[in-house]
Amino acid sequence: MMKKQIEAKLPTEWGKFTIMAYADNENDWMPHLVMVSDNTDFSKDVNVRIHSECITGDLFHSKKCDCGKQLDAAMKYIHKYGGILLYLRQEGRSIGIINKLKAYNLQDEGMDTVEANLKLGFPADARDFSIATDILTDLGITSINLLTNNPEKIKYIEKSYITLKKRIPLEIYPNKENKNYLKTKKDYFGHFLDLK
Ligand SMILES: Nc1nc2c(ncn2[C@@H]2O[C@H](COP(=O)(O)OP(=O)(O)OP(=O)(O)O)[C@@H](O)[C@H]2O)c(=O)[nH]1
Ligand SMILES: [Zn+2]
Repeated sequence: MMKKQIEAKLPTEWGKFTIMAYADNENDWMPHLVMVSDNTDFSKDVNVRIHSECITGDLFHSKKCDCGKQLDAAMKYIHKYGGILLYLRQEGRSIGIINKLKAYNLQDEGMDTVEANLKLGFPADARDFSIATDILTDLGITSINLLTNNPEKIKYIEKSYITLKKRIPLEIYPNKENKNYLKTKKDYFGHFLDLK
């Protein structure tokens, strides 16, 4: 059973947060992480960002996706208005970093992000968002505003026991390298993106 193993105060460049680690046991080296802004009011609808790990984007500022910029924008929003960010260990939409890099090579041969996943024998998106609702429930959160452009996340929350009050868009201005990636998100996954 996944549970909170530890929490600690974490001052960051965005502001003051508490970081929590969720895992089945304390020897887990890849726990899901939760960043709670110090100004969060748990008696109101809580602003929530569900972020899937993307080492290439979050850490190395890859231009192939919008993850790093979304992480930064979400942390700024959450610091300003209060809220929490769930950092879920779902690298590459849960196919792992090695398979994601295999997919990148296929993309360099002309496949889009979905075709590459399917070619490798994976679903377009292998993520299980029940991890997110389990953590929210453990934190006693019953009503949220969700920062996302992803209709799947919205559908998932709406069928859970957590109330979705509103969606907060998290659109990043496209660059040359991620333009096609974002177009596939819009066309295939139905993400709410303007892409102007
Ligand atoms: N398999 C695969 N995963 C990718 C690729 N590019 C980014 N990812 C992963 O996709 C995840 C981010 O998911 P997205 O669908 O971009 O965004 P989202 O978080 O579901 O939607 P938003 O809430 O609107 O941001 C991260 O785990 C990334 O590692 C890719 O080309 N292939
Ligand atoms: Zn990414």
